[in-house]
Amino acid sequence: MACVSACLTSNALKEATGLAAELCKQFYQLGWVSGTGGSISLKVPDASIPVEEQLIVMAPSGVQKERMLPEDMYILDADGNILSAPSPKPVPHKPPKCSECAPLFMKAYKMRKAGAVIHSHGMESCLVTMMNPGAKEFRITHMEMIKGIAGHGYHDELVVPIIENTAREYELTDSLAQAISAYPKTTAVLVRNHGIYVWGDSWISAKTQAECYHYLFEAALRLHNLGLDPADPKHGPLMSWKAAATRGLSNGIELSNGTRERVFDRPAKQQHQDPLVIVLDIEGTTTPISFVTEVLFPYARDNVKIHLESTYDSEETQNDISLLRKQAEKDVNDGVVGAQMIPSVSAEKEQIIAAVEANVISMIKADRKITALKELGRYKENFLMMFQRH
Ligand SMILES: CSCCC(=O)C(=O)COP(=O)(O)O
Ligand SMILES: [Zn+2]
Repeated sequence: MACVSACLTSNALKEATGLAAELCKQFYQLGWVSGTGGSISLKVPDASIPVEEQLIVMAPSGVQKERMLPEDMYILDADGNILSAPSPKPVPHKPPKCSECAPLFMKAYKMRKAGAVIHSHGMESCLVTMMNPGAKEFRITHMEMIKGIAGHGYHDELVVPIIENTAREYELTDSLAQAISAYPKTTAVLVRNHGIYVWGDSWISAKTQAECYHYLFEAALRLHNLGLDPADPKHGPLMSWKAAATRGLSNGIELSNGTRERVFDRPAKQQHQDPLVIVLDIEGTTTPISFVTEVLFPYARDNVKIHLESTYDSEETQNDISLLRKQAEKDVNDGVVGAQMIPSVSAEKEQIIAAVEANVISMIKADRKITALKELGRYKENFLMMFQRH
């Protein structure tokens, strides 16, 4: 580190401290560092030094980040030792202290050769970790902004690990390091009920990726509110936990003894203690009478196929198909218009689904109140209440 004293007075360092202060202001406007939360750190770019050896600029702790000036920044060597601290300010300011995020920033620098790291408290990065309190990952796919995340294309699934929050920021260091090791492709780690750490090989890359992550989290929250699945390439209806588990997509809940449990693994009695679905009497109460025919029935018609395809192998759907098969046979014999035989279980899946779909559509059209149709809609979030017209 022969260059340290020269580097501490270099133009590059002045520019880097000025940039850190400017970015703090911008991030405050975005809601990423309000209430003194969140932070930023960046390397002092120097083409003659490998990134692992470059000096580090870091924001101070517990301060109004939007009011930072270049001289308020800490300067650290490449190993995280403080080389220069800001001067104390008069009361009511507290004595200066380096960001509590320092050990976490150092993990991104050391493990990923990052050029900059951003810690955001942006609301969307916090809320997205609450959508499923047991999830260890955030997932989204088929969104243009995924292309803004290093190493990802539009069709890729973006997976961001989620670590659990701790009382103090620095206590997150080990779990952040574990997540970085376990997810070699990731450029971010979410902290539950807290925010996100994002890094890039330069401050530009860290900033643009942080913008894309926040956009994608906002999109996921909105999709979720619409009952749509951000991790489904078609962004179709959210599956029930049971269906997700059947397809191996649910991470389940981590228990205090370290094992994992999925809702459908629990004894039937216990499953019923945890409400997965709340069924409302909607017709003429929470919605106009026409809601069923104008909204629910068209939705059911459009989604019956995707529901059958995604849950086809489950016992529940096989039972539903079996009931509908018997009903269809009776209807054909009775000469019901639109009824058609559903091939036996040994037939091709596609043929069976096509016949079930055709029968369901004609049953909905005729507004038939039959058990087989109600069973298909009962207790399924995908199909919630669609056929429950009494
Ligand atoms: C209300 S902020 C709580 C502490 C925190 O999460 C944080 O990110 C602040 O970090 P700092 O750089 O100010 O130590
Ligand atoms: Zn924080």
